[in-house]
Amino acid sequence: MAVVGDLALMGTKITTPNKLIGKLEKRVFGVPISFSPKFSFSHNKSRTAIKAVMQIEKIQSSSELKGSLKEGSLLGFDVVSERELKEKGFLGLRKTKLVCTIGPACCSLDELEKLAIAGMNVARLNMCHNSREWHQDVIRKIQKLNEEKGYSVSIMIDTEGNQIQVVDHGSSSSVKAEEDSIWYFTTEKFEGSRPFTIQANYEGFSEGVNPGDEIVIDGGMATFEVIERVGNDLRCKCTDPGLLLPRAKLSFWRDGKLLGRDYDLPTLSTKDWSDIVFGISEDIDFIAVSFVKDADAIKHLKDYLASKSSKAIKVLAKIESLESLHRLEEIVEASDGIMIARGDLGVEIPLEQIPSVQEDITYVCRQLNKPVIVASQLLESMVEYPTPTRAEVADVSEVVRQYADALMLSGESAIGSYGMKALSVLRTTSTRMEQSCREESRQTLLHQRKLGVSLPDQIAEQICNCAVEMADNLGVDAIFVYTRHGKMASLLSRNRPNPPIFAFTNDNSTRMALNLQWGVTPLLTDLSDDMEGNVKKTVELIKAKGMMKKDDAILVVSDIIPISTARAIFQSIQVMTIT
Ligand SMILES: Nc1ncnc2c1ncn2[C@@H]1O[C@H](COP(=O)(O)OP(=O)(O)O)[C@@H](O)[C@H]1O
Ligand SMILES: C=C(OP(=O)(O)O)C(=O)O
Ligand SMILES: [K+]
Ligand SMILES: [Mg+2]
Repeated sequence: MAVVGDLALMGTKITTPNKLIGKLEKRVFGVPISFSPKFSFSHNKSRTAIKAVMQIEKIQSSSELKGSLKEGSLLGFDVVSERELKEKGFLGLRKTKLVCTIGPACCSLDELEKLAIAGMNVARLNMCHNSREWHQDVIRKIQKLNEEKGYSVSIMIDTEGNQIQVVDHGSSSSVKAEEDSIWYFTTEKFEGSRPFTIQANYEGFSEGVNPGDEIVIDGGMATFEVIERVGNDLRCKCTDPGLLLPRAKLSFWRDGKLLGRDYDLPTLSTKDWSDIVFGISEDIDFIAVSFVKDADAIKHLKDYLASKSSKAIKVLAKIESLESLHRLEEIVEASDGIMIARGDLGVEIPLEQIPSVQEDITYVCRQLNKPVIVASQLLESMVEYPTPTRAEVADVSEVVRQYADALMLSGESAIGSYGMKALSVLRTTSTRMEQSCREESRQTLLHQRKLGVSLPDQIAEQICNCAVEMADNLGVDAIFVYTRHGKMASLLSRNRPNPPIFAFTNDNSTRMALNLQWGVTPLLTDLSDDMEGNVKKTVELIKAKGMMKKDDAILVVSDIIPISTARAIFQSIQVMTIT
């Protein structure tokens, strides 16, 4: 092992909170802001091109994977990443992470294992559906697979939240509303179904709604015009016929604009809190909070988690309302990550605004260094059909081109007949788009929109920016980072480097959180204060497993704070070639 370049910085932490708030104002609906490029990134194309030769997709059976389990665990690799690395080499590792919603179609141990093998990084449990026992059973099955078979699938619960919707009568059938038919929207409780009657779940649903206003179902499935108010109820005429599904969402419009009404419902309901307590006791990794309005609920939940759980459970804010878009930066700042929940977002903003809003949210997340998941209807047609539409593949490709951290399946995996196929479409589509982004050096475009130094810890940010510039210019095979809390790994990921990032950590919750981070392969390992020792040990292990060969180059970034030397922080970049 020879050190060919060494840049070390030793010193105390400098904190200059150069906040983005304000600078980013108006990103969502307003004027585009242009930024001067701070760094010019180029990279050794010929080298990457040779290594990026497309590999044929092949999923290993679980019995084939089992063989590598024991060796892999020595190095902290999960079985899927290890196999992918052995087969495809460093550049062949997929960067975009995959989230699958678990439902009745994929909840057996066998089906969950198949999803894990096929690349599921995070399993999402939507607490809107099914029983506590069902969720517990799924969580335990995933944990069993992780522990006994060497997978590394993180678990996310997604809260039900408070929203105005049609009461679910338990029947899965939908009702058709015909043009000009007259309907009652009521909160009166009744069993089963009543003709031309829609039961809303919240008493105050009609407050402030006037005759002439419009009620839009599920973002456009059907539309009604309010004719008159009868007590709390609304008598309406169907102006745009369509389907009323169980639990359909209601939104209210006046003169073509959403009626912003403060229902005074808390972001986290009593049921949500009880689901959160359940999640903590089941050792889950992420909580996705539905219908976030501002940063307060996120801060409150994070404080609560800090007091109740020794583990760092990550809190993701779901952006799915107009209100959350208006307070985007404060929500992104307060949370550990974002889900762009396009399903409900499409109920609140015109559909044609979703693509640009998605791009803007992704951009803000990258600036503030928070992972972002793009969710809903990525491959919706695959709930029913075994192939995606061309438009869906184009949508998925665009998300990957925007460098989102993760893609999510909802109904496709939860209830669809082709969940495995849908996951495979996400995998192959993202791998292909990642390759062409590398070939086009698209990260340079990202850097043209860069704000420069912006995060509170400037040393860490600068080290990681420079490290990625070096890694790309030199065409190194991998970036190694040694990190306790994952911060350095995320700052490297933020720069979307060509080589994969191997994040060595001794903290299992850091490992599970990094499963959501673009381009990061987290590895659980012992870390000592002796950085040289850590590097040497991990490189030797990877070499011994035949994953690295002579002349391979790695770039090593570390920010280990030696416990013995009180407060000094040692942060460095080293480049090594394997001899
Ligand atoms: N745990 C579950 N149990 C039963 N059905 C589920 C579960 N999770 C999801 N589903 C089904 O999959 C569909 C898509 O999931 P998702 O998008 O998460 O929910 P929603 O449609 O409520 O927004 C749901 O409408 C529901 O029919
Ligand atoms: C992901 C979403 O949330 P849920 O499926 O919980 O409605 C969404 O609305 O897109
Ligand atoms: K939900
Ligand atoms: Mg939603």
